[in-house]
Amino acid sequence: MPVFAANLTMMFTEWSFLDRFDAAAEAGFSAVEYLFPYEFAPEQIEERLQRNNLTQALFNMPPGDWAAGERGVAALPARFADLTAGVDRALDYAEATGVKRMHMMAGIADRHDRDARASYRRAIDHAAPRLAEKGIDLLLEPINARNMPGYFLNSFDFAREIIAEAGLANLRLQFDIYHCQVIHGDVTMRLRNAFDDVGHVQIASIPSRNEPDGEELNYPFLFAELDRLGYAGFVGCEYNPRGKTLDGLGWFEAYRRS
Ligand SMILES: O=C(O)C(=O)[C@H](O)CO
Ligand SMILES: [Mg+2]
Repeated sequence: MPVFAANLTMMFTEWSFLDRFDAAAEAGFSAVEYLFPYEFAPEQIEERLQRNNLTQALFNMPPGDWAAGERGVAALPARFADLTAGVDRALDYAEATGVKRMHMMAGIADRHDRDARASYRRAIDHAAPRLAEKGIDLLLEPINARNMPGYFLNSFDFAREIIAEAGLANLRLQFDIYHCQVIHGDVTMRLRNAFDDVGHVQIASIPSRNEPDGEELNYPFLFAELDRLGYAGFVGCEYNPRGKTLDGLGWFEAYRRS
């Protein structure tokens, strides 16, 4: 049975960010993920994880100026200094939280641009060994163009080519089922074919990106498929609740850890 991680960036927004850890644990989650912890001191995050006996499943490295529209810097040749500083900062939070996988966002760039591809590979070659020293996986996530127009890594095939070319044991695929369905469809077969690369899974309904309990995909089938495949990682609940978070957790009843 999958272990679900509440995404505290999108869920439990009725609470302040730090109080979301308590609310998620109270709701029965044993793990959490979020986009960015950097507004808070590492110790503040660590304290909430420990207080609630939560596992930190994932977070993202610093993405550049998110408010200004930046969505990562790894594929931006002029931003390598920001990339390396971001890796160092993320590792400080990794030490405090015990996270074992981090997502490095690529940025808004043309994936066919040679300089962008070279910059992305340079960023991977810089980040992966530093994370490997701490036993941490470096995750690459394809993101669909509807949600993130112009994003560099916008294909699961492209992401897997990059992972294969790099040949780094801790370079893994962040398999967001929502993005896979929007970009490609054929989710079950893509999950099966990519399974050896998968370092993290995320879920949401398609097309509304709400609770995984309706619309296009049969998530109970996909959760059973993850079990059949022997997936031992986390499933990040990266969805926008339709209403109050707690009112939308009916789907979770069958999977809640007692
Ligand atoms: O957009 C997503 O699906 C993600 O998981 C990124 O980490 C944040 O945009
Ligand atoms: Mg995602």
